[in-house]
Amino acid sequence: MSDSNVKFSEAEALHFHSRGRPGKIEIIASKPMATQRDLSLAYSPGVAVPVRAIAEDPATAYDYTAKGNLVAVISNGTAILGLGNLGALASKPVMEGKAVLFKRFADVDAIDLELDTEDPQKFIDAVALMGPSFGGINLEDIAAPDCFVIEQTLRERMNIPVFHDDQHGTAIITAAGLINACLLTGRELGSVKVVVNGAGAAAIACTELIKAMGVRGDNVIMCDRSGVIHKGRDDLDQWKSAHAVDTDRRTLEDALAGADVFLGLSAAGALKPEWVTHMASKPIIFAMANPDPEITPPEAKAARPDAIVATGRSDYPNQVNNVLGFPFIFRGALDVRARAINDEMKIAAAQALAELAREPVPDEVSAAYGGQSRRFGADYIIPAPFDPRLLEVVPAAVAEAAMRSGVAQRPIENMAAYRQHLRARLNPTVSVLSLAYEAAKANPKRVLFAEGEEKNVLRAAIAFKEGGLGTPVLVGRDEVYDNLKELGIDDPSGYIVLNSRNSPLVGRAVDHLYARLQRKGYLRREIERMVNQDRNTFAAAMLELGEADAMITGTTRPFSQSLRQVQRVIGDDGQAPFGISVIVGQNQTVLIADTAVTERPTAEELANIAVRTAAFARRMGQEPRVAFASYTTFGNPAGAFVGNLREAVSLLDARTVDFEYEGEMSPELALSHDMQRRFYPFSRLSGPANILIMPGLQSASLSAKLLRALGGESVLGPYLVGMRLPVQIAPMTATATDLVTLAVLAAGGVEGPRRR
Ligand SMILES: NC(=O)C1=CN([C@@H]2O[C@H](COP(=O)(O)OP(=O)(O)OC[C@H]3O[C@@H](n4cnc5c(N)ncnc54)[C@H](OP(=O)(O)O)[C@@H]3O)[C@@H](O)[C@H]2O)C=CC1
Ligand SMILES: CC(=O)C(=O)O
Ligand SMILES: [Mg+2]
Repeated sequence: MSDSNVKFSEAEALHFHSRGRPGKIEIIASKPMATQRDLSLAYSPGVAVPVRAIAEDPATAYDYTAKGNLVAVISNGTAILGLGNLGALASKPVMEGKAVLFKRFADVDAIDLELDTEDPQKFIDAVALMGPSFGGINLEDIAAPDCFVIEQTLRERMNIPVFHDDQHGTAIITAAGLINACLLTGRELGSVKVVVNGAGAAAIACTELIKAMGVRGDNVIMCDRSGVIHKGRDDLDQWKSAHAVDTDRRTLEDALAGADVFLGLSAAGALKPEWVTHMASKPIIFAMANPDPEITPPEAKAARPDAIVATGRSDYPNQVNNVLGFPFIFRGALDVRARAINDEMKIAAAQALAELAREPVPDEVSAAYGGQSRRFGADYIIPAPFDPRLLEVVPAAVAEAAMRSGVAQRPIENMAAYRQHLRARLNPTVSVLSLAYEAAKANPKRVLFAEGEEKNVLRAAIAFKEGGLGTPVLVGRDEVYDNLKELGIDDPSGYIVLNSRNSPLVGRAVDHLYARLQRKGYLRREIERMVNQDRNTFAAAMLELGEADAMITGTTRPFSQSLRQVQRVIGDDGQAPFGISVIVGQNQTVLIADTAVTERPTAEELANIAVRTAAFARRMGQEPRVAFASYTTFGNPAGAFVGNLREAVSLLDARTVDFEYEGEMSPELALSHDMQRRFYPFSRLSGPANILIMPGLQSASLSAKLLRALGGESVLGPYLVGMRLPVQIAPMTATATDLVTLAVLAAGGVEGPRRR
């Protein structure tokens, strides 16, 4: 699909959007809806009470409804990315995408609305009438010049923030990038010569913001499809003519001679490499058209190795894209109930972003994005969207600016507490998983997919390879190639396939395994048969022989069978292996163990599982709080069979470990710190437990499987801990996405993601 470092086929992009529930968003209830009483409260008659309260005092809508955290992403599809006017319906994938980015990066609930009109007045009326529903309006992909009229009128008519993302979001990020690129090349904003290509929503707003920040008007040449916008043109509307200059240059090529900066907000391929050669030394080239930039970074660098190059895409260095802005800007604006997003807030956001890029990058982000290049410099002028610090830094700067400039209706009294609240807002597990993916890309490994013929496994292997996460090594017969073709891979020879029928490695595998098992009751011919016929044995032997760095299996046979087969070849790390399931909730993550291996663990085993699960939690960015879970709580009801759990707690007492643990207790108590304080003030947990050590495999596995069946992909794992080499055994129900995650985690180390 592109020449960048992230490749995918069109079929994969369609499959991504169509699989499971079509599209990218769903709505979930934030209150229980289980009983008659819940219904009475949520709907008639209970709902009448907040209705009356809001009618009396409209401000209480923020207390009794979702308004305060709800943003509408609204488009008419007249300028979808750089693809042009493709209509309202076609813009829906982008708008859904923006909605999920709001949620993912800043926990803002967002809903997409596509309005089927090119009449600005109808658009304005429709949006204005929807004001009561939302805490803010994010306008998106509406072409100039209508977008200017639409936004301006709506800002005047509505009492909530109205923000045209393509204008101001883009301008904020561009300004941040430009500040830093100038700093790196020793330029002053007051003297840089800028060429802006494009004269639409994004280009006009970027130009206005950089002029407001000190770039001189006569140093900016703007171009549209007809070339340079100069004072002699008579085809200009009021927005373009505001930026017309007195010049005899007529084409983009002329305009670029001697220019310091190129800002591209136009269309794919609009900048020819040969024109870049005439720019000033160390030119700054922001080619921001999406999805394909005006010039690709390799082309720009080939023409000008001294250039600082940025694009709107996530798969090249320096992503100058409004995704760095809108989620965090709205977060700050909503949190102070700002009436508007004004210039002070925009400039504060730009400066916060620019400053953040100049700060040392935390180790885990740096490692995840490939180490050294994540230091302020030509390939890192702007933070990356997955940087977890953005959610603290940008909303705080925006909220403070809103308060300073008098638009905050609910000022924040304790800024330190607000920052803390922002830090906790995103589930750290989700960030760590994202970081684990980035770490895999930075240090790609070879991962054996033992069940190479399976379509699901192949989908995962394709995504793993094409996503730049590593090299899949597929174990299977020749039909693997046919299946790859069926899944849209035109040239399957790019995939490594190991077939135990004809692989030259079989002999070494047999020798190795025979040496290991000959005194454990195995004859050589049995070993030969196992290596030839059992994919797990063959794959594990390949892992053992160093043909790959990690291995994934599990989708074609029960977990215990796969485990036995793999364990026979590679063995454990000296302690009993066990499984951890990760339950990823909206605001918390809970680990459950042992969900995979030991049916009736002894007290000693339970204590060891607790210690190793706590270490795993730390790697996922969680400070461990372990509860030994039971249907009894601190001996009540008496006489129940909970001896092992209680003894495990005593064993940990004797070992002086460095994490909190308590038990035995029921799961609802373990997960509620309030209940712990109220009923069991002696409990040693300082918050809700995030690790539940279950009394046995039955309860552990049942809980995880039940949650998975009810909650879908929000249950990850079980991750296998304690094998001597990195092997992960997926549940038979694993989706391709689950398998990719397991492969990423297996490649990251035996026990999952490491925070470096
Ligand atoms: N990286 C980012 O964060 C963002 C990037 N963008 C990108 O910016 C571009 C414009 O978006 P937007 O402003 O919303 O759209 P608009 O439709 O409002 O504006 C498009 C502008 O691009 C101009 N243009 C198109 N093709 C060329 C060309 N070959 N040479 C010169 N100018 C050209 C048009 O010229 P004319 O006026 O003559 O028709 C018009 O002025 C898109 O590619 C979009 O993806 C937008 C927002 C954010
Ligand atoms: C990123 C974006 O909003 C655009 O390209 O339109
Ligand atoms: Mg856009």
